[in-house]
Amino acid sequence: AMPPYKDASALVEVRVRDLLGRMTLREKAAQMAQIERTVASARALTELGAGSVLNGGGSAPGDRSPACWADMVDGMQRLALSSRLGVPILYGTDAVHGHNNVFGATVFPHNVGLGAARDPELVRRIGEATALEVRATGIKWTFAPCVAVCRDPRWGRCYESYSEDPEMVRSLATIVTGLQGEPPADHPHGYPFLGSVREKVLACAKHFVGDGGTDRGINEGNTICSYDELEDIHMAPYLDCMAQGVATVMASHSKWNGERLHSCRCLLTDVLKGKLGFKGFVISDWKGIDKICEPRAPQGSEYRYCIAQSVNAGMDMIMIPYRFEEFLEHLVSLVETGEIPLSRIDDAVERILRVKFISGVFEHPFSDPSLLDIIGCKEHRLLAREAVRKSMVLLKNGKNQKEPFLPLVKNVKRILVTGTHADDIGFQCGGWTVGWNGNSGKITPGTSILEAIKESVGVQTEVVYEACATEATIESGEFSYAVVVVGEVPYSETVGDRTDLSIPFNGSDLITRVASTIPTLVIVVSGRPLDIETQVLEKIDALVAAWLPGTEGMGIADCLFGYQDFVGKLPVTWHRSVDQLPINSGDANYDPLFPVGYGLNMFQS
Ligand SMILES: OC[C@@H]1[C@@H](O)[C@H](O)[C@@H](O)c2nc(-c3ccccc3)cn21
Repeated sequence: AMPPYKDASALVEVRVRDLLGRMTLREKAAQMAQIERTVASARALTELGAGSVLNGGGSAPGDRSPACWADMVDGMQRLALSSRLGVPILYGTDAVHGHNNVFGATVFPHNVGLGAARDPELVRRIGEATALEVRATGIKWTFAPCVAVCRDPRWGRCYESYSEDPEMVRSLATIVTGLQGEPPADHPHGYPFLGSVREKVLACAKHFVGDGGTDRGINEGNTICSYDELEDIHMAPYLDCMAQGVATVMASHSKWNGERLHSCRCLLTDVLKGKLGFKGFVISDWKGIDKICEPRAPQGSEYRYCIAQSVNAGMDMIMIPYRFEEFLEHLVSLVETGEIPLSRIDDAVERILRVKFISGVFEHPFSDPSLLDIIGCKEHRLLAREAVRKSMVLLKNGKNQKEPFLPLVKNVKRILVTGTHADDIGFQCGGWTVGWNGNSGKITPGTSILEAIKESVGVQTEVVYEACATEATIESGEFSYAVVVVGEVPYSETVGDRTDLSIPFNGSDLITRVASTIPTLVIVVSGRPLDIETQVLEKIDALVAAWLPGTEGMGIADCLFGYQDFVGKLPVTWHRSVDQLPINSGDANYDPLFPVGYGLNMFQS
């Protein structure tokens, strides 16, 4: 007869119990390992039975095409299914603003822009679309949403946070329902959920906990605050994710009052699993356990100690990602010596198997080719365009109260478009797009801001474009107005940590040169507020924060030319000067350039 764990009609907990009972210690330990795709060999997947595979930031198969991804994942799955007990892998990827690693996928605005849009239903729909594009490549798990509450824009991951306001972040946790599906009303709190196997993916709330609150915004730094502040500001969104049945949680590289989250039993076990009742599994971040021995010993040394500390603290799966066999030997040995109780291993593997069974991966281990052309489809691009439009924040509209500058007049004779970010898809997508840190140029199909402007103005209008307008051009006259598009180059994580938030490439100089002669709209393409000097702000006629809009640049033109009004409001404080940082709504003497919640519509100025 069929063993219960292979019986799709059996209760999940029965299948978990049955399979766990059949596994050797080594097989259990292997399920707790997540390895990188480049080391996912037959030995790792079939002989040793690693539980999970991921692709790191920019790691991708072949030409990054959807079919290439699906073939890769299916190939790994076949290897896993040939293992002794035939336990399929869970493949995970960072689809954090669409299926951003895949060439041709729809790239949605990064989270800070969605925080500006403040539309929970829109974010749920984005989750739905993202889930479909991820499933089309045979992948069933995304390391999203990042529910960080970014309290300091110097942090390189500010753009991955919806807002500095925990209530705003909580309201946008609806993406979990979009990604995983809506759990039934009687769904047990904290228990992982997945709706349709065909169209939904497992989500991962990250990075638990306090990743956005580190001192001076230093990535992987130290969050210094009371337990109550940690709970009220940084932990609150996890309750909303769990109420929606989030299947996994990723631990943060950061520390709380000096204690590393990756080895913090109090927060990972007593709080998350105990007090909050989380029943899915906790995964480490990339080489997250390798840092546990720091600063006493160099990262990556004392691996046995690192494994013992993290697993005993409550880590269920380790994103190793390359030292799999070493990890396996140490973990098995640690249990044999009693340094890690077998009950801890059984708890971890039980959680992992529970998520695998509810994900349907036992019944549907392979990709679904019929979904392939949903990647980058028109409907998803229209959804992304709506999200771009709603994320635009109008910060200045006209030099005096009576004459709004926007909407831009379409049928004018001649306009100037200039700036480093006017015609660069890579720049407008930001980090975590095709490459880990993102790139510049035509990295994937999309519409740049310049292309969107050209498509929106009248046929008679001459659009003059120069990445950096020369004096000759500026003085050549007859421009009805200029659009200057400046901002940040793409970055992710520590690469994006800044103490200087001035506009790169001498953006302020370009703005001043153009605005001294021509009526000027400035668009800032950035993952966070940048310094706008008072004299620059006074010189320009209008200012729009576009954040990191992704591939659908038409959404920006929709607002500029008045097809749709501006609805975006600042999700983060726009500081006057970096000397004020951190500055958050609710602070005493809160005196920003623009406060959280600020945003004009076209009829205001
Ligand atoms: O991609 C997997 C995870 C992702 O989910 C986390 O949010 C993020 O902290 C992260 N950094 C790296 C990573 C960092 C440096 C080099 C290589 C990889 C990998 N990852």
